[in-house]
Amino acid sequence: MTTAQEQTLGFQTEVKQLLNLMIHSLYSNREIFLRELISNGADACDKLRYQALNNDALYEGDPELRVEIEYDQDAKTVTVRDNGIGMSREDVISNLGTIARSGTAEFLQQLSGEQKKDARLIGQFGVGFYSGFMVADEVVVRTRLAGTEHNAGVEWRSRGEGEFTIAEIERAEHGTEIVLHLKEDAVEFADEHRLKHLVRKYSDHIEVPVRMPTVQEGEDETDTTITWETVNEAQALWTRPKSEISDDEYKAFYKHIAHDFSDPLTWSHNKVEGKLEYTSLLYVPERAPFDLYQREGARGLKLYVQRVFILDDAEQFLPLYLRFVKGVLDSNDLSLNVSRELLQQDPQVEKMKSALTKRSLDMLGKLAKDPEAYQTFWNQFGTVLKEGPAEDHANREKIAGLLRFSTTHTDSTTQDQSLQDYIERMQAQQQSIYYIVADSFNAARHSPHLEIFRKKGIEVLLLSDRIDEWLMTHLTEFDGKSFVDVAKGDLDLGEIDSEEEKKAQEETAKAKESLVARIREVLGEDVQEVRVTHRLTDSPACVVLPEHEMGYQMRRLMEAAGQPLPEVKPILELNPEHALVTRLETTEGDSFNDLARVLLDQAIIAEGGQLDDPAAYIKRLNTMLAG
Ligand SMILES: Nc1ncnc2c1ncn2[C@@H]1O[C@H](COP(=O)(O)OP(=O)(O)OP(=O)(O)O)[C@@H](O)[C@H]1O
Repeated sequence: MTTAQEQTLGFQTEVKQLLNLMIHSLYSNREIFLRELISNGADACDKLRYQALNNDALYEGDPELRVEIEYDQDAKTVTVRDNGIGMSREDVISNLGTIARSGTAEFLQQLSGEQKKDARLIGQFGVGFYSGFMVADEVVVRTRLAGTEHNAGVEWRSRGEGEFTIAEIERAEHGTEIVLHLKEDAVEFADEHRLKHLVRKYSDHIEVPVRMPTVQEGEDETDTTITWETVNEAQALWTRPKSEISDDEYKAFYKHIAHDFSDPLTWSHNKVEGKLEYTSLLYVPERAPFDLYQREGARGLKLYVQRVFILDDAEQFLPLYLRFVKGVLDSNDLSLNVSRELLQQDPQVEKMKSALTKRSLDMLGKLAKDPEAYQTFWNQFGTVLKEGPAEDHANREKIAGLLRFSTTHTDSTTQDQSLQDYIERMQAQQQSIYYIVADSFNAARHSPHLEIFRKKGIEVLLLSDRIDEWLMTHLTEFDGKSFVDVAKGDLDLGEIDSEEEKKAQEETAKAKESLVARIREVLGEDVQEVRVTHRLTDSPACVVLPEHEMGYQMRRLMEAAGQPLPEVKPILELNPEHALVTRLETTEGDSFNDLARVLLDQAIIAEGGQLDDPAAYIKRLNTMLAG
């Protein structure tokens, strides 16, 4: 029914792009439209139940929440209906015409041809409702917000081609009805067996009953009775005993709550009794959402109190560094009137948070026993977990055990070595865990600082993620071993160096005293100190920072973020065995000056640093090459 109030509006650009992708790319997956529409209907029922806690009238005398599915082979339609919360005109326009997640447009634009065909990538947008257009060439939505007048109904229609019309209608029932006018090649869905099969496949675990009608013919044709049969199991999955839930059910439930098209990597289902009583079902996704690093990206658990849905994305129950964990928390201790604001003040919440944090870390610990699955997790979420030691001191050691690194043992960019692995390979006299931080994997791997370590066969962690230096400032120890940055401070290999080696080093240092003093004079204010070192075997020189100084990587990050920092002068260390250093000893005047400066500049470049005056460096180098 249309009225004078009918209005035609355009979809937001993102919606157009997404519709286009879905219709053309997700063809083989298109049966999931039913799952998505049932999922939305069930969510709408959950929302009504919550609001009706304080206002029974919202049920409008129909408190039996449900989703209904009907089909009509002649009209080629499938209808999904719920008696949930419904939508106002404004809700319809914003929910069924836009996608609110920020960054969506940019993300969609960046997708490559192959990625565009990947249902799992596209699925992360909560494309839910729009998936109807995979099977329908016209979708009609009729809805009314529970508790409003009958004339506050809204009809939304679209052919999925850039615009939709919206009109006011009379609607006696609250809730939402979605009619899909099937495409010619999708009429197969207007079929009882097909629909029932799909409901059981995808929506068994949803607490709200999903019903379908059975029509019984009476004596004459007009005398038919309709009985409604509940097709799904209709019991909230997490309330059932673990032993009775199959992996497929856990996976299907994950897709419902996480709006994800991929299976989860792992899950943990627990019922806790005692002082606190709650059930949690936590999942680790297989793939990171595109907005994992955006502040406003969705995170948190779906919160229920005594099986009543309270809110989505309750972020109070897990720390930020576990923001990739999805799931459900059903508490018996919180009040049904709890709100986001009240959660922040409730002391019970803090206790649950700490318990759920442990559970999540244990779940990851278990996952780590399957190295391949854990690698998938690490590649997606490792850099998020690296925020852990700074955020959660109490669990630092546990988190550290879950970290994975590139190291000189494998020399591979794949971060797959644990600290435990490292410790098992440590040399007999080795006391510390050595690491280097650089801007890129190659800069770390080829750093001159590693030369002595490679020579002596001592393993070094190769760190090059942006967060790594920040991580290492919060990670001082693991399993009683301290962490040592090989590019900072005086290199002391402790007991690994023999007495003779130490003596020889001291003697060399003495022998080079005058050379060191000459260089120091030439370089002046540009360095903090000059000294000979035994950490180099191939390179002539390297720069190091004082032990407690902020590292180069963090400096560059902070400077890029516009944070002014006091200048720090490097310490120049020379390899006394190197031919260029030996040559310095017999060089005078300008040549000495040039060579000393070139060595300093090269050391800075090898560190990934920027030269203050690169042209001067090149000029000097060319003079030397020409000479
Ligand atoms: N049957 C329904 N009843 C009431 N509201 C609905 C219904 N279907 C959709 N909506 C509203 O439209 C919004 C958009 O739905 P859509 O399926 O596109 O995404 P979504 O399922 O909400 O995704 P996400 O859950 O990731 O936010 C929903 O969040 C909800 O507010």
